[in-house]
Amino acid sequence: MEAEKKAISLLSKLRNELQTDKPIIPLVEKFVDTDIWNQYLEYQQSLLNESDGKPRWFHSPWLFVECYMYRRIHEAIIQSPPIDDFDVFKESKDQNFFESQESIIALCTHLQQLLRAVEDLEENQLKNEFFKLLQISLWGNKCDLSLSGGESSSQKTNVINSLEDLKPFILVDDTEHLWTLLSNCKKTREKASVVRVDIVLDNSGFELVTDLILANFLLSSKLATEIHFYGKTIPWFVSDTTVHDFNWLIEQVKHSNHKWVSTCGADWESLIKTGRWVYHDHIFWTLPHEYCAMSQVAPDLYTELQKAHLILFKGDLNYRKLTGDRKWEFSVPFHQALNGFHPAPLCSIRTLKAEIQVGLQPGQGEQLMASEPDWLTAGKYGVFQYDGPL
Ligand SMILES: O=P(O)(O)OC[C@H]1O[C@](O)(CO)[C@@H](O)[C@@H]1O
Ligand SMILES: [Mn+2]
Repeated sequence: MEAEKKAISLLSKLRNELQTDKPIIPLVEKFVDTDIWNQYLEYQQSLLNESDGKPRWFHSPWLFVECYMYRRIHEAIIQSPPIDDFDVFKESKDQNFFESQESIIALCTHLQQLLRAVEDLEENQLKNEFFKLLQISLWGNKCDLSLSGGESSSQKTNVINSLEDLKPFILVDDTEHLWTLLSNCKKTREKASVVRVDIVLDNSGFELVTDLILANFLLSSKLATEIHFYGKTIPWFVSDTTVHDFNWLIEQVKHSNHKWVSTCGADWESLIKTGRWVYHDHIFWTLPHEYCAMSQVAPDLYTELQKAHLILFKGDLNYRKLTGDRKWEFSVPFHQALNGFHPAPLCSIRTLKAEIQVGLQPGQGEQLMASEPDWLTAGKYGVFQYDGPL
C-alpha cells in the first residue's frame, strides 16, 4: 500500500508538471538508460536560445515529450518497490486481446487452412495470400490503445472479409516490392542459407496476433527461414509489446479452447524453442531518438538489423521515428526522409495517426486535406512504404 501511494503521488506530480507546462526535468532514478535520457535532455536544451529558458512540455518537440512522459511513468514505478516491475498498461493490453477473440479465431482458422494447402499453391496464389496477410497486419495497427486514450479499441469483426473494402484507404502500396524481394531470395538461396525477416513490433493484443500470423506464413511458405522480433523493454505508448506481453499472448493462444487457435499457439512456441523465431530486447526502442541516430546511439542494434533481408516496421510511432517526425512536404521521397537510416531493405506498415506523411503523389496530400481534415490522425488510412533496392 505504501508503494502504491508513492507511485500515485509521483504520477500526480508528473500530471501536474505536464498540465502546467513546467520545465522538463532530468530523470533521477538509476536505470540502464538514465544517462542517455539526461544527455538527450541537455541536447534539447542546447537547441534553445538563451532567452527561451528550459525545454517545457508545451514548447518541445512532440515526439520527445511524448516519449519522455512514458519514461517518467516508468520512473514513478521503478521508484516504488516492491511494485517496481508493475506494468500500468497490462490490464488494458490483456483486455484488447480478450475482446478480439472472434477475429483471432477467424485469423487462426484462416492460417491453419492456408498452411494445409501451402505446398500446392501456384506462385500467383501464394502471392495473393502474402498480400492478404500483409493487409491484415496493416489494419491490425488500427487497434492501438494510445490513440483511444486507453479506451477499448479491439477488433470485433472478421477483418479478412473487409480487405477488399479497405483497399482504397491504402495510400502507398509497395507490397509488390516486398514480394519481388522475398520470392527472389527464395528462388536463389542456397540450401542451408538463411533468409531473415525482422519485425519491429508495435502493439500487443490483436495487432501482435496479426504479426505472428504473418511471421508464421513467411516461414511456412519458405519466403523466409528466420524471423526476428523486436519489442519494448518498458511499458510504452499504452499498448506496445514487451517481452511479457509477447510470451503471455503466445501462452494464451496455446491454451485456447479453439482447435485452430491452440494449434497456432503450440506451433509458435516450438518456433521459438527451435530458434526460427527470435525475440530481441533493446533499450534504444524506448529512447526519444529518431532512427537516423541509431548507428551512433545503438551501433550494436544497427549491426543486428543489417543482418536482415527485410525489416518490417509496424505502426505509427515507428513511422514518426523513421522520418524524424518532421514537417515534411507530403511528396518528399521516403528515402530522403529516412535521412541516412538504411540498415537493410525496409518497409513501414502503418495506419496514419500522427500528422506526418511522405512519399505521396504530387497533390495527393493536399486533396485529402481538403476533403477529410482528419485523414492524418484518424487511423483510417494506411501505407506500405518500402525503401531499398528495386
Ligand atoms: O501504436 P502506434 O501505431 O505506434 O500509434 C501510436 C500513436 O498514437 C499516439 O500516441 C496518439 O495519436 C501517437 O503519438 C503515436 O504516434
Ligand atoms: Mn503502439
